[in-house]
Amino acid sequence: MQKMVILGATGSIGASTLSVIEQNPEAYKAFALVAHKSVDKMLDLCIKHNPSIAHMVDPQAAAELQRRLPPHMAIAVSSGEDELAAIVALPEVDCVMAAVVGAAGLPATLAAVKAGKRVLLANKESLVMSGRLFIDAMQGSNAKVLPVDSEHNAIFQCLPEPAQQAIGACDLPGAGISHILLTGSGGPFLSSDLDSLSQMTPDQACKHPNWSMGRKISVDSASMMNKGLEYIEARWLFNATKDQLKVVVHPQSVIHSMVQYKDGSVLAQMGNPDMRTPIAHCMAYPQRISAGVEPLDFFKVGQLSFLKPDFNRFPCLKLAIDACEQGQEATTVLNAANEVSVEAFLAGKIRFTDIARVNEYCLSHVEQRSLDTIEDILALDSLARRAAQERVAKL
Ligand SMILES: NC(=O)C1=CN([C@@H]2O[C@H](COP(=O)(O)OP(=O)(O)OC[C@H]3O[C@@H](n4cnc5c(N)ncnc54)[C@H](OP(=O)(O)O)[C@@H]3O)[C@@H](O)[C@H]2O)C=CC1
Ligand SMILES: CC(=O)[C@@H](O)[C@H](O)COP(=O)(O)O
Ligand SMILES: [Mn+2]
Repeated sequence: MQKMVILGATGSIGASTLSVIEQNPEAYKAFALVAHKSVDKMLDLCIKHNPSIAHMVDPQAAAELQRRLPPHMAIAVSSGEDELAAIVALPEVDCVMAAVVGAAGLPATLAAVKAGKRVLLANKESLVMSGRLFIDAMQGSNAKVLPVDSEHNAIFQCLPEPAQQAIGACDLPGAGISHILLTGSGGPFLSSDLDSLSQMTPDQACKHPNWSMGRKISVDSASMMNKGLEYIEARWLFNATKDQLKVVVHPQSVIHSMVQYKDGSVLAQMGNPDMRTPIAHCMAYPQRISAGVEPLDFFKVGQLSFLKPDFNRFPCLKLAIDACEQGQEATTVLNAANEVSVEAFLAGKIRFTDIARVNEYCLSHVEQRSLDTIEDILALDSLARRAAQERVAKL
C-alpha cells in the first residue's frame, strides 16, 4: 500500500488524484490531505477519504476544520509551513503529489524532494522559480521526480528508458533526440478577434476548450503563459536547450506532446484530455494502473491540426521563452509578476491584455540578482511581486 500526501488536495489536480486512488484502493492510500483554507471542501474530502492527517496551511482554517470534523474520526489536524515540511518527510510517506498552485507550492515540494520521496510534480511554478537548485536537490537526495503536467508526462513517456532514468540531466542528442515538440491548445482566445482581447472577462478566459482546471492555470492557458512556464519546465526536466525545444499549437489537445528523433521518427503520446491519465502514469510508473479515463475514440476525434504560435497574439509566450534564455533570475521574476497580474485580472482590477504589460514591465525593471539559495529566490520573488503590485495599481 503506497501512502500518499496530496498537496493541493482541494484543487482540480487533487480531485483527479483522489479519483485515481479510488480506482485502485488496494494499492494507494490518501495518507495526508493538504490545502490552504478551503474548509468546506477539506471537510468533505476528510469524510470521504478518511486520511490520517488533514493539514490546512492557514491556522484559522485548521482550527475550524478541527471543530467541524465528526468526533469519531481519528484525523490529526495540523497547520503551518514548517509542520507541512515535516509531514512530507515522514518515513511512512511513499509519495507526494505536488499540486499547490503557484510559488506557494515551492517550500513543501522542495521539502519532499530533499526528503528523497517519489514526487509527482504538477506545480510547474516551483520548478520555474527554483530551476537549478531544484534539480541539484533532486540529484542530492535521489528523489524520484515524475512529471504530472500533461505535456511533460507525454514527453517522458516518449523518451527511451535511460533518458527517463536521467530526468534533470538527460543527454538528448545521446539518446538520438533532435527536438522536443511541446504542444499547446492556444486556449479559448486562439481565434478571437485581436481587438476583442482587452475586453475578455475572467470567466471567458477560464473557459478552456479542452481541459477543466483551476482558474490561475486556465488564465495562463488563455495567454499562453502556461506554455511559456511549460517551456521553462521542459528546459529543466529534460535538460533541453533552446534549439531542442519547439512549441506547436495543437487546438484539439489529443496529442499531449512529442519527441522527434534524428532518424525521422516522431513519437507522440495521445489520449483524451483528462489529467487522471498522467497522474495514474506517475503513480504507477513503470507499471500501469486504471485511471477511469474513457479510451480515445479516433473516429470521434476526426481531425488533428497544428499551427505555429503567434507571438503577437500571445506576448506572454515570447516573454517566457526569452526569460528562459536569459536565466533563472528572469524566470523567477516573470513567474512572480505573472501570479500577481493574473490575480489582479481575476479580481477585475486589470484587463486581460494588461497581464503581458505588467509581466514585461517587471522583467525590464526588477533588478535581477544572482540566485544561490532558496532564500535568494524567495527574496527576488517578493521584489518582483511588489513591482507588479505597484504596476497594477497604476493601470
Ligand atoms: N489543473 C490541471 O489540469 C493542471 C494543473 N497543473 C498545475 O498544478 C497546480 C495546481 O493546479 P490546479 O489543481 O488546477 O489548481 P486549483 O486552483 O484547482 O487548486 C489549487 C490548490 O492549491 C492550494 N493552495 C493554494 N494556495 C496555497 C498555499 N499558500 N498553501 C497551500 N496550498 C495552497 C489550494 O487550497 P485551497 O483550496 O485551500 O485554497 C488548492 O488545493 C498548478 O501549479 C498548475 O499549474 C499542471 C497541469 C495540469
Ligand atoms: C492539462 C495541462 O497539462 C495543462 O497545462 C494544459 O496543457 C493547458 O492547456 P494549454 O495547452 O491550453 O496550455
Ligand atoms: Mn500542461
